[in-house]
Amino acid sequence: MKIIVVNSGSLVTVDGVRPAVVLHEVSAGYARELVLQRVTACVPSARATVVLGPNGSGKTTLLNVIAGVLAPVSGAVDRASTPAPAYVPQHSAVSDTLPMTVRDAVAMGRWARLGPWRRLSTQDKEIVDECLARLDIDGLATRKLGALSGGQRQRALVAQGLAQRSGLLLLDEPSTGLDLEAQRRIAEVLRQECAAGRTVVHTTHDLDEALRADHCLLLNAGRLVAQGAPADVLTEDTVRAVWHTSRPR
Ligand SMILES: Nc1ncnc2c1ncn2[C@@H]1O[C@H](COP(=O)(O)OP(=O)(O)OP(=O)(O)O)[C@@H](O)[C@H]1O
Repeated sequence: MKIIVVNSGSLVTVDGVRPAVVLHEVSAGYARELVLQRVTACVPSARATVVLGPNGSGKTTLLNVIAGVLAPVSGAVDRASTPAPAYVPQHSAVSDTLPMTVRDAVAMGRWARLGPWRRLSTQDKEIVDECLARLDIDGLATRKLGALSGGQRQRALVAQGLAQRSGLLLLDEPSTGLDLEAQRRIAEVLRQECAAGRTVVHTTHDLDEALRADHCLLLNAGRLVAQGAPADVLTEDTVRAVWHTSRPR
């Protein structure tokens, strides 16, 4: 996907895909560290965008900015008319001492619309059941979240994100640490979300996973190195320049 900048400074895609999110010259970080530096990028609507880069390059920080949980120091984020995003953090970012069951955790995804502690309608409960089944964790529904393995907990968090039915689904390394079947299932679920018209943005360290996305944002040391179709972005030369190693065959 090629990208052009129009006069107003906003971005549009030349193949006609409307952007769901546009970042314009965004700089952002934390108290002691400016991480993202003047990032201008576009997230196409109803497509899967992968955010890639070495450890510490700013992938989670970029997701935080897109999610609206971290305000830029400068620059602008345009989320168009996209409603509140669903944000699935890395499973290691969630306490394993939470006393709730897997079903409760997934049901919390419905609170984004209902407000916390509201009674779930029959339709809400059906959505929760459907999300448990899509991640193949219906058999774990009554287990405590804290008693799950890392991979099982990761699937519960993805199910919670799906339950929000947001038009913008953000996932931080959703496939890291998962077995092959769970990785395949999550990839399929993300494809289904895009087919249903939802925009997906996820981070990864896996080049093969990145190559299956529709659009790629490549970060290095807080700067956007390249964006576009993954096969165009992740060339042998770019991989060597960013990771100082050759692309796996
Ligand atoms: N809450 C925080 N407070 C202060 N600094 C932070 C915080 N979160 C991240 N950082 C710093 O910001 C930089 C970028 O971190 P970030 O988590 O965005 O990178 P990443 O590309 O997602 O890394 P990884 O691949 O290791 O998950 C790092 O130097 C990190 O130490």
